[in-house]
Amino acid sequence: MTKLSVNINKIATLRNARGGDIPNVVEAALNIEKFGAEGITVHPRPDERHIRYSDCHDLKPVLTTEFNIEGKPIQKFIDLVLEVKPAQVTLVPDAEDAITSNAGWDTIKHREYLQDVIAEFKSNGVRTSIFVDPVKEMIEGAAKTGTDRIELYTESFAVDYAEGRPDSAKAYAQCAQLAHELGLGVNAGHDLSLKNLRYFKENVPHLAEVSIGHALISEALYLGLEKTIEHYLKLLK
Ligand SMILES: CC(=O)[C@@H](O)[C@H](O)COP(=O)(O)O
Ligand SMILES: NCC(=O)COP(=O)(O)O
Repeated sequence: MTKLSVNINKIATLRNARGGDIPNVVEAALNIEKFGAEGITVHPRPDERHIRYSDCHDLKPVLTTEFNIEGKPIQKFIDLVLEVKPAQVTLVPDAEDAITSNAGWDTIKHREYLQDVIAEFKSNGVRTSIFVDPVKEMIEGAAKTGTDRIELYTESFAVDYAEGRPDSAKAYAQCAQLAHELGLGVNAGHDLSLKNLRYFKENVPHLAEVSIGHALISEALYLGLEKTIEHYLKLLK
């Protein structure tokens, strides 16, 4: 079964817009869990444009589903994850000024660096996942880092699907199968939506978890958060 982890970055974007605490990020996360989500994902970026480091400390003690913290493993981020100890950390190679995540790790070039960081998280009981493009050599490189899982970076699938070219899902399916054979768990995320998720789920095997935020929160503006999450859960069954 593929778990739905809702990324609540954009709840924090709205909260920060007025400098206050509405919508409250913790309240939103607890409602999202009540509506059936099987995880909460946050991505505290170095500039804290949306999720703040303090949000991670506030969320951890009250969440009852899996907490996944995503980010580039700069020292401040590593320290945060070791303090909070979420169920999972997802390492993303983002530039500090990136408008959003826009690439997976070069797991060959950065193997030793990733090995060290992953070993530190695993020795502290945090499951690790690394953000990768659907390229077989990167999957093979990921297996050599010691990571528990990979997260397939799905933006290129989402773009292709929207342009009537769903065939790019084949590369994801091949990479998911290879990862599974190499003993890696398979997560996926970025730009997944109600429009493209069914096709992705039906054509890509071994999906343990999808993390979805931007589209889900946007769709909830029209459908409501509970109904939107209900739709996603049905697509993943
Ligand atoms: C790694 C990933 O795909 C998500 O964390 C995505 O980057 C969301 O980040 P933003 O909400 O800042 O766009
Ligand atoms: N890891 C992907 C994620 O958490 C959410 O990405 P998006 O749905 O906001 O593009």
